[in-house]
Amino acid sequence: MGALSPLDPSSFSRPEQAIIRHISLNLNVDFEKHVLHGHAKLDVDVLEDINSLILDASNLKISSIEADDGSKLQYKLGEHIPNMGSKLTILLPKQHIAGEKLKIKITYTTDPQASALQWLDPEQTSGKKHPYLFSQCQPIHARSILPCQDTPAVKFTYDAEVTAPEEFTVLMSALRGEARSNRTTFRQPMPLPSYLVAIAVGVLESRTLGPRSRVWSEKEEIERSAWEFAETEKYLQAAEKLCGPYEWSEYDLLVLPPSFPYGGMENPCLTFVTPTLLAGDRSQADVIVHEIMHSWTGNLVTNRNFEHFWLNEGFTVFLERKVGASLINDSVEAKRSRDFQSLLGLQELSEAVSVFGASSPLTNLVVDLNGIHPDDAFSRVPYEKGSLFLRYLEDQVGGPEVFDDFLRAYLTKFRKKSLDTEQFKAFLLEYFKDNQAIKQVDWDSWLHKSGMPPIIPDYDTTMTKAISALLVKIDDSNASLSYEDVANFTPHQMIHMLQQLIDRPALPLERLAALGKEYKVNGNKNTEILYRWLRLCIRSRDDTKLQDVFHFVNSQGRMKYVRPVYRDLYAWEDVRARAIDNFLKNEKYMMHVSAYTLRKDLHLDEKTKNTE
Ligand SMILES: CC/C=C\C/C=C\C[C@@H](O)/C=C/C=C/C=C\[C@@H](O)CCCC(=O)O
Ligand SMILES: [Zn+2]
Repeated sequence: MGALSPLDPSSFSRPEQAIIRHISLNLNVDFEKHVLHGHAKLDVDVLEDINSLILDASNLKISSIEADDGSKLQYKLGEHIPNMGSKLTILLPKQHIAGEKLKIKITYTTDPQASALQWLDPEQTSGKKHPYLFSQCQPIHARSILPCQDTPAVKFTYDAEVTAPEEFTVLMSALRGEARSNRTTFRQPMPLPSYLVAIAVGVLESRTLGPRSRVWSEKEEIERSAWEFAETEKYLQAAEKLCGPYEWSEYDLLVLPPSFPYGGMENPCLTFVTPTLLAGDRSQADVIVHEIMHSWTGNLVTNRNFEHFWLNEGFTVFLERKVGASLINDSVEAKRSRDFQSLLGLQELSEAVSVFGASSPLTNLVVDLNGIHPDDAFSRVPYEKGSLFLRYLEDQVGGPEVFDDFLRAYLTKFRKKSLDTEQFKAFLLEYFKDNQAIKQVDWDSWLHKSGMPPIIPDYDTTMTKAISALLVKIDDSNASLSYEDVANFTPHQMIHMLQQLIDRPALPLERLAALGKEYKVNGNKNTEILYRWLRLCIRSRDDTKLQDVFHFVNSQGRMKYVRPVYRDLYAWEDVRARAIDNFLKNEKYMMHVSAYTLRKDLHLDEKTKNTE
């Protein structure tokens, strides 16, 4: 398949030879053909003497490649490796030496099946009248919408000019310039990795949330969205208090149609979120805080490749919980709440480890992605094991008073850069060189051993005590359940309780029905609660709830919910065939990454396609 980058097992490009510094995009959005068509002009710094420039591309139809003077350049597009794309080698007419600058213009069209793009028919939108387009480039799908060095080791600035039919709004992960008739311009003056290039095109409305924020959505969701995310500026200010100034100027939110596969995606200047966050109680604000924290960890300081994904996600979860706690005035309550969220995370980590198996190398903090697509390695492990490791380090060196300063020093040192775990370790050891406790850290176990972390912090369990007591009551078949039992629970305590039940032996059907009714979880509007309730129903083999289960997986595409539900259905032999059938019928409405991962969860191969 041609040599891969020595810096990144998921890229063909060779940024150590020549590196992209800026990209100018000029694209037309064609809703008829489901393609983007136009050109990308690349500004490249030559770092070593080269005769060719190697890029990543996936199913791009290239019509021409030109040098700065307009002369045509020869190129070779390697064979298409499924899920990896092709190596694009641009042959330079003469040798270019280190220090030179190159300008290259590539004219191309994307494939209608581009893995980064989802083209929605009007019926898949809330308004039902207009089509919609959105992208998801993380981890390595940017190559399906632009030829680039598709590795987070490379950061570039970009500008764009996008044309789309007149009634549509075009948004990108950048500062929006003028929008005149059918043409919108953008500029992103901060360097970012390719996986943070993003585009969305739909008939949208917006509401102001704060001095630097707006929320965008279709008109059907706009009022609910404006209410749900009204506290965005408060979160931004709390984040800045911990991490320093927000450097991306604007922080907007875009509420996508239900098929968006993630809770949120930290596209700079414009976080993409799932509409499942619209719980009507602001209880999923932690997702917004999480995405805001990526403005520092992930977007400003970036993992060098996805083997070090924990540097993005572990740090972000760690900061999310610190900032979440800082929003609580009472310091004792704040600590309790932070530890409670961490305990919830520990449950999720434990489930992720058991899905892969405790000896799976994919449960290591640092993974080996040679021959493995990052989408196949994705789980809660880098999020929760990573955050837990940082919490352990924080406790070890003397607590937040000491560690918060380290965090700011780390963000300053690696600002606008990409790094790997060894660089993080070296920086931390140098920073704490006079701190004896740091010498006790068993780096090898934390970073390179599989399974649960070697040490679990001594979390405050005050907020879980009531839950543990309630679980004893639920187990006692003589005790009757009533809403009083949970009336004082926060949504997160409810979630924690349901998650504990998922991890225990299935409830008898009668007990399950009483719990669903009395605790008002059956049909709950909060998807975090509903998701766990439906899993409990599957665990108890309650076939009267199957219609609700299928409705849930068909009405939204957040993989955090859909994948475990399908895995549970697969494990229920009597409904396995029905689950597969339901998936095949709905696959065409899913984004590439959802269909790709669900096929694996359901043990389907490419041949099993619904041809209806
Ligand atoms: C060790 C893992 C190695 C590689 C994984 C790298 C990328 C994984 C890829 O599948 C992309 C992930 C994108 C995630 C975007 C947002 C998430 O943080 C959302 C979390 C889940 C949710 O809340 O719905
Ligand atoms: Zn994240």
